[in-house]
Amino acid sequence: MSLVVRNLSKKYGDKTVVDNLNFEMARPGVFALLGTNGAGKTTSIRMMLNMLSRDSGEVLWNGKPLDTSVCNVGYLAEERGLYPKYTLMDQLIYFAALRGIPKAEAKKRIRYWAERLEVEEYLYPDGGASSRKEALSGNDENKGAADSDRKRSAEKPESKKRARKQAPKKADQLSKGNQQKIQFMTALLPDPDLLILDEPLSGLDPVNTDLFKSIIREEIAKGKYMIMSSHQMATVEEFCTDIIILNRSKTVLQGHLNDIKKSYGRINLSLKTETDVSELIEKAGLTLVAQKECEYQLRVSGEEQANAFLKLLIDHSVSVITFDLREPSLHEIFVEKVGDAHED
Ligand SMILES: Nc1ncnc2c1ncn2[C@@H]1O[C@H](COP(=O)(O)OP(=O)(O)OP(=O)(O)O)[C@@H](O)[C@H]1O
Repeated sequence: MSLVVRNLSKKYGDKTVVDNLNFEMARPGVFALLGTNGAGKTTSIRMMLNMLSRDSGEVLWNGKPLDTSVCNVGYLAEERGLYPKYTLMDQLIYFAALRGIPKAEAKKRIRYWAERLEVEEYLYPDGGASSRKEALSGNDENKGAADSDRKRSAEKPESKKRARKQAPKKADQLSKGNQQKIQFMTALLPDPDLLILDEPLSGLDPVNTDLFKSIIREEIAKGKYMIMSSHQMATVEEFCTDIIILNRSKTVLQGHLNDIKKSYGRINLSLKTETDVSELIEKAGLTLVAQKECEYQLRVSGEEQANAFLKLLIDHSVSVITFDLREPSLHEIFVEKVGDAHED
């Protein structure tokens, strides 16, 4: 499988909001679509999915124009897209039907993802007894699952059982984070080959962030193609292999993240010492980026300068606790590339 995005452009009036976007995914993994606020990420994604008209360009999935009614694509939009007044279960079944998933199969998948995303209490206010009966009735294999479900339910503390009975069932009764989970479910339900995640972790608490990350890791392990747009550089760095950075509609950096990092070299030095070494840092001509007591973040020109500095520290009998030389982080690369540009 492969994804090709070629010459994608969009204008609103006189303003170009996406200027000739080009990238390719020739193998599974995570491609990061990054950029400043208003750079054109969401517009690009929506054009790729034909949710928005293009002024020019094409998007090919396996050599053919990407058609979401034929290709198996999952999309987690940045904005909330649930209908506030309908029950969550009805919406999930509806979204699944739009992707051609029959109701019985949809119910099984919903049950799986509800447990995985820990939102059962919102989808099964009665504890899920009726739905489980429907989804698991019939064969012996499922009887085992039903038995273990019953056992799990019996093991749940009373407080949790009570909470389930009072739980809301419509989107507008859910917190933002839980709505995000339901929307993630709609993206995952079709078991997509291509998964597009626009700010997947925004608004999630640390526990749910880890939950989402573990699911993203599982989807990567299954060999999915994934496009992730996010402002959380550390998270992107955990998952992505290739990146593109947009600024004011234009591509300012593109390539394999490891190659990009290598091209910068190991220029960041984290140093922790027992005593103040400010004078030695000055003597060695290093750039002090930040300091907290005897912990220093330094910028060096390369390994040669770092080694000379280490020798200087040793010659002055400085007790070194940490001396860590590394390539710049994605965050630093991003900031360097786009500076402090802001949306017009
Ligand atoms: N319907 C519209 N009419 C006019 N301009 C629009 C419209 N939709 C988006 N824009 C403009 O297009 C530009 C790109 O918006 P887009 O939402 O794609 O940015 P983004 O990179 O996703 O930003 P963010 O990181 O803040 O979500 C912005 O300047 C925005 O104001």
